[in-house]
Amino acid sequence: MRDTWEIPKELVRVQWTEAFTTVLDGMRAELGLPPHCRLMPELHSMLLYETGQFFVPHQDSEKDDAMVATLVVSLPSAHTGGELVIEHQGRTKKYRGLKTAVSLVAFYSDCRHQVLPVKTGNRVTLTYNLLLTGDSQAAAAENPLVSELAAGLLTHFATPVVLPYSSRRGEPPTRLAYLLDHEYTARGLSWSRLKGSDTVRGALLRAAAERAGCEITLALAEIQETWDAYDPDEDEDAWYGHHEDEDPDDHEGRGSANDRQYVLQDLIETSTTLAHWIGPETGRLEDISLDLSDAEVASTTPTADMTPYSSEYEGYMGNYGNTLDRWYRRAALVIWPRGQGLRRPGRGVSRMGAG
Ligand SMILES: O=C(O)CCC(=O)C(=O)O
Ligand SMILES: [Fe+2]
Repeated sequence: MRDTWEIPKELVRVQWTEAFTTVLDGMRAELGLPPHCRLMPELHSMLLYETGQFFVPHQDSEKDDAMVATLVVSLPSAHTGGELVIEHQGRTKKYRGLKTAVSLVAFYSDCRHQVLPVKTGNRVTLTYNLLLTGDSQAAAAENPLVSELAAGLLTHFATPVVLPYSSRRGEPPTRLAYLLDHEYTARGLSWSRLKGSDTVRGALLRAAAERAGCEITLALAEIQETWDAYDPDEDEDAWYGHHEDEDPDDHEGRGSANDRQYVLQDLIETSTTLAHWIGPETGRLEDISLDLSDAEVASTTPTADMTPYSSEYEGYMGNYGNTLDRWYRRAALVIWPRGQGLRRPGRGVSRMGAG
């Protein structure tokens, strides 16, 4: 997992100047959090990396309900290597500490990050949990976008669904799940803890749902995408099933696809199931199992641009072509007309889990 020395925080005294408040407010703005919120730093640990030491890729768990981000403060120390590498939505960025000055890096806790092995010298960091305080809903209500969004919701719930391979029109959708961009744990799911761009979008849609006479809640969705795909490293013959012994870990042309780059062609199928939500009646986290149709799902960032938590490639099996299955978990805002209930019998598929 990691190879570092940790100095227990009880033994660490840190005295910041006034400038730290300004820096934190700048970080709040750059992380896309609204102006009337504040980031509160809470010292987590002091780490010393000697030559050769490192921290493998991981996400920081949200130990505190209000924790949204992590702050890494690198103390001045001559060293090479030991870069802090942070991933977000498929992009990575490297940060290097400085020899004679303090440097600060803040990132959302759901971003995977690692520290590469220190090549020479020592690297010393202080890590902080950044807790979010304040309310972001108040400002949204006055935004002119709210009436536009409310009109969009009314149109959505009044427009019959176009059925595939049929000239018949279906009934209008009874719900809308808008997928968010950041990762949330079931525990971290709360209006006051939406992150970055999700904060503003959540606040606007919440105000719009209210205006359109709709209910809205937060949920976690399981998404499976099946792609028509091929492996560019496999030669033509292998596509026809003659590759059994090429890769001992990959017996039947099937296996975890996490580390490999396949070429995606067409999206064959998507299935979206809500697995957890904040119960509209109880206000508490509940397990559910509610399948959504494509017409009931919307997002700004396509799911294919996110990082799947699992994937599996199935090579050519004789009957059908090569497919790549990818599984994702995304948070969603779920909206439905008030009084209509989300699980009316005969409308879409619905199965209740516990609760
Ligand atoms: O030392 C660093 O830069 C990062 C440490 C870290 O990721 C952690 O403590 O979770
Ligand atoms: Fe970390």
